[in-house]
Amino acid sequence: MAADLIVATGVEVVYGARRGLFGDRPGTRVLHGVDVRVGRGETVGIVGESGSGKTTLGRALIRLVEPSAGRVVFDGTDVTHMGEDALRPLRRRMQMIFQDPMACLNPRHTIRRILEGPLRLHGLATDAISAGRRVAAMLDKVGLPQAVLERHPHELSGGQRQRVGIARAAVLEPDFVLADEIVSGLDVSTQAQVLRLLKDLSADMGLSMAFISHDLSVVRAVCDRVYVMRHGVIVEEGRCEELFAAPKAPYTRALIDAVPLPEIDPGWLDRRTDFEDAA
Ligand SMILES: Nc1ncnc2c1ncn2[C@@H]1O[C@H](COP(=O)(O)OP(=O)(O)OP(=O)(O)O)[C@@H](O)[C@H]1O
Repeated sequence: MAADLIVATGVEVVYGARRGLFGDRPGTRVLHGVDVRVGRGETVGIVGESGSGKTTLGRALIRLVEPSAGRVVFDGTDVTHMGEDALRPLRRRMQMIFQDPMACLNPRHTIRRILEGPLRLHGLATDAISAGRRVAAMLDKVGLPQAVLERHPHELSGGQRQRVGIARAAVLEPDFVLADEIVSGLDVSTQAQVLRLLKDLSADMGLSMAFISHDLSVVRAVCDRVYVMRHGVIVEEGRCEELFAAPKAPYTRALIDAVPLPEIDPGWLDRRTDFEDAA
């Protein structure tokens, strides 16, 4: 069994290219030959300024975007140009948590339907009783009371909604989760609680994750390894503690220097959650 769950090599993504009767439109290349790997059980961070291509890269890793060049291999299978039908059996195994849960949780559905629906769709539960049992266990894991099952997304707080987003991904028992700016809309203590939950859950389930964030303190708190992106290329890659202690690329140095030092200390998450527990 290969050590890495995802191996992406030389990935390029072009938006807006079109073949036309009167000539081809070349489109805009936003990733320029990117190499990324995600080990089993590993959490990698993807950081960089706005527009550097973080979301595009994350989406290419789970084939929501098709690369125009390069290769993406998921658990030994080349998925680079797979069609939707061929990808379907792999979809359950690659989940995504979004920045704004309100935008992806159907406002007309109860939390029960939001969580049980995908289980039935992917064949993990064949009847209401087994779906209900799995969902109830997952709610406990993400620290939500069973009473939220009958509520709608707008009746929950931002932190609770993000827990539902995490539960919806985790209940499918994926191998890989793409978390794209998932705490940027939350206040700092709720951020810490959600990150702590995600960290515990990924350790518990042996999840591999790619964690996209513009916030270095958040990345340092949850990631094993980091990729630093700029203008569609990786400018630096390294283990979290090494990269933050001794960045090699001037751009990484500038990113780190732009954040107040105490904020990027690795104990940030523990201090924040201790604070929350005491409150
Ligand atoms: N669907 C699309 N069609 C055309 N261009 C796009 C599309 N999605 C993103 N882009 C462009 O691709 C570039 C990279 O965008 P991307 O969202 O991947 O960057 P990012 O680092 O995640 O940015 P942010 O932190 O602001 O979300 C940007 O210039 C963006 O405008």
